[in-house]
Amino acid sequence: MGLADKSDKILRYLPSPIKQLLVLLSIIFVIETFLMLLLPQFADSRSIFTFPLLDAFMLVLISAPIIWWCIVRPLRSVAFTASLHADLLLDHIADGIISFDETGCLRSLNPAAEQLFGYGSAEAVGRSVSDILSIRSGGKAESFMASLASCKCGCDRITCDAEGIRSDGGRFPAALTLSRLQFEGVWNFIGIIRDVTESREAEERLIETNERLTLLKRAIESSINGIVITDSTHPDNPIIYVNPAFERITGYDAEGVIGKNPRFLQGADRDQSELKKLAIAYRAEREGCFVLRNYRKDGIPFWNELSIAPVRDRDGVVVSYVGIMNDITEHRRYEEQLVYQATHDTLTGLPNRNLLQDRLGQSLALEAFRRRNPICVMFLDLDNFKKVNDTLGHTVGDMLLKAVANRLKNCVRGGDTVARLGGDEYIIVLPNVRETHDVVTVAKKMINIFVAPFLLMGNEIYVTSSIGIALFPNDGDTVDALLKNADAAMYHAKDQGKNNYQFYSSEMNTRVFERLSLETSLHRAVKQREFLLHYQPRVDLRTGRICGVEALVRWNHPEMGLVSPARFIPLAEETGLIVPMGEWVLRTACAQNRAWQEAGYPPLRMAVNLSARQFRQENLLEMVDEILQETGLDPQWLELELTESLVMQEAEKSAAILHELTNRGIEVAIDDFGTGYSSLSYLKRFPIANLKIDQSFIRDMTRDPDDATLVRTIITMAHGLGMKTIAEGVELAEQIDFLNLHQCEEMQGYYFSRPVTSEELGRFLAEGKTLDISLIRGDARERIRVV
Ligand SMILES: Nc1nc2c(ncn2[C@@H]2O[C@H](COP(=O)(O)O[C@H]3[C@@H](O)[C@H](n4cnc5c(=O)[nH]c(N)nc54)O[C@@H]3COP(=O)(O)O)[C@@H](O)[C@H]2O)c(=O)[nH]1
Repeated sequence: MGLADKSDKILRYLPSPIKQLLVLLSIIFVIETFLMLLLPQFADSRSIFTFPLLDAFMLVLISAPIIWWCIVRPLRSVAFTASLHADLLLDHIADGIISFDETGCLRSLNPAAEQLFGYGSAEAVGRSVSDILSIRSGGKAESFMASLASCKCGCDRITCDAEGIRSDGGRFPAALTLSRLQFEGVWNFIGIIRDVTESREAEERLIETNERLTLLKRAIESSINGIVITDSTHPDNPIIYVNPAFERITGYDAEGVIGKNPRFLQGADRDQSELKKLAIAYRAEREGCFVLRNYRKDGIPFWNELSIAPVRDRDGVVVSYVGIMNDITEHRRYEEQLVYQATHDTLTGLPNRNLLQDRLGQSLALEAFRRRNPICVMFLDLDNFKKVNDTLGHTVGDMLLKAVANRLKNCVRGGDTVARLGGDEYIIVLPNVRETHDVVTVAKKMINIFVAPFLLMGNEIYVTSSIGIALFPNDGDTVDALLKNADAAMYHAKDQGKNNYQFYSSEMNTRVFERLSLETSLHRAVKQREFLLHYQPRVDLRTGRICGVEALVRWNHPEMGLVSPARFIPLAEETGLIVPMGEWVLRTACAQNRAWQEAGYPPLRMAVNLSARQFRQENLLEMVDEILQETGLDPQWLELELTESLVMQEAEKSAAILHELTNRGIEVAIDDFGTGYSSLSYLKRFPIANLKIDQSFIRDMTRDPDDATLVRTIITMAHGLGMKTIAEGVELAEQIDFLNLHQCEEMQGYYFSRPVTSEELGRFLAEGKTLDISLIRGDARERIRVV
């Protein structure tokens, strides 16, 4: 390295005022030396400077303070002031400023840069600029020095995204402006760094907000709810936005509705209570939800569940309203349907028990407690409806119930209620009754609507009804009490022979109570086997000999004594107790028959009644088989009696069961023939051995030509179908004559014997008790001819 180079290097590191002074003094020294060497030649005199170099040096030394004071200092002061300003600028500038050389070695940092990077100047100077900055290009960090290289070969200033690295390792986004300048032959760089964390965040927030807005817009546009926004700063609150769902729900295009007040959706239908509520909420600048009747563009009404919410500006002033619409027409329809179904009988469309209780409760509250007006509750039950159902099937049964409902509706007034409780039970509520006489008029009308037959599916059906009447306040002051007492009165009407009406009286409840206690006792009776069997002989009219017996159950009640089956069989049937009871009857009857046979009496056929529930029980055949096996009775000595209504119901199924029974050798008889509904075509197909002619025809056949014709016809028809006939309830000799004349095969009745105990019947058999037919034939035949 040469001397020049060395001094150049030294100079480079000297402070600039000293550098300036030294440069100045060097110039003066050179000029003085030169003048001292030239001066003697011009003045032609010996130079007073014997040692020009030393003198020059001395002069420089002497003049140095003067030069310092007079030239450098003022100059320096000017430079200092400029530098001070520059320093102040650097110190107070908010952006960080750094300088570094081309090797990337940091030379200086202003206070803002110190703060940004967390380094003091002393700490940072000498470090590599890469320690505090990295340049980002295309979102990726790049080597700082590589970027610098591109800056060096490119323009003098570049601006780029950078990442600041703090002394604690934390990083921050920065905007970097790099300027290069050559200083004393060396490239130097000045970097201005701005922490853009906040602006970057704001930018991100803005992006996010925009994205969110786009999302919200998309959500609003794809919402299935109609959305409508109005401008409430405008006096008429016009629509400023509607979404596509609004267009779909209302049928109006957005362009057509913008600028209009949403009230056009109401059409002329302005008298809605919810609209008033909406207006109140709007005036009070409150949120609210309302269900409005609105109209589509095509005029079709729809239920609009509208929620409105005011939107306020920063000052709290309502500037718009957002309305969210939901077309709940379907929902409402479904709801109404549900309510209808919960309050109406599906078959007849009449109010059901729920609605009846509600209406009656309201009538009691309004009419009765306010004005003490009487209220009439009628309990109407069809007589023998079960027979229609059993014989003609449920379809006809249902049609009958509907037809009855229509006739009942037609004979009451607007404010009255006709309800169906279920089955064949109807309730009629007359809330405005002035006199009992009015009730009688209505009750008679109700009875009379059954006079004309019901024509259903080609059938002419005659039914009657029994009506029980309870009046508020005398017969009860609650819904339950009135219904209960009307029910009791209806049972009384049934007891009175049906097809009539009865007013409630307190004794009726005693009967209802009796029925309830009978039911309780019956449960006990089944458990404790309080039953016994009586047997009524059946006589062969051709021989007069006992050819069979009918087992008839009796209830030996501990307090009431023998209870008639007519009282408890229907109850047992209703409660299902008939099943265990019937099984006991069958087992006991078969065992008894077998016992008589074993006792050596001539074999008899044992007839046992089967009720509907027993006949329909799943395991009927298994039960019969088991009993026959258990008792050892040959099936040919068992006859099962079924009513015609019972077998006609579900005829195909009945036929299958009947065939199963007859295949086993068991005989089947139709009991009470003539009282139910029989289809002759079925009768022909059923394997029926015997027809038991109902005692009501037998009773009057010798007096009433119609009954006589009927009995004759039944016998002829039965014979035509290959069946035998058995006359029930024969009490008179003339009846036997008639039966004999028409070749009825068997008779059963008090004329020969009442139902008797097993012991007594055993005695009959032992004695060989017979009907003396020879005695009654002659004269009676003549009398019968008259009939
Ligand atoms: N499912 C079952 N039903 C049964 C059973 N035992 C009886 N019953 C049914 O109860 C009804 C009433 O029976 P009951 O009071 O025993 O009456 C029977 C006879 O006593 C009566 N009868 C017989 N002869 C005469 C007569 O000359 N006059 C007259 N007034 N009554 C008479 O008739 C009844 C027999 O009827 P039926 O069975 O139709 O032949 C009755 O419906 C019984 O069927 C049982 O165990 N299970």
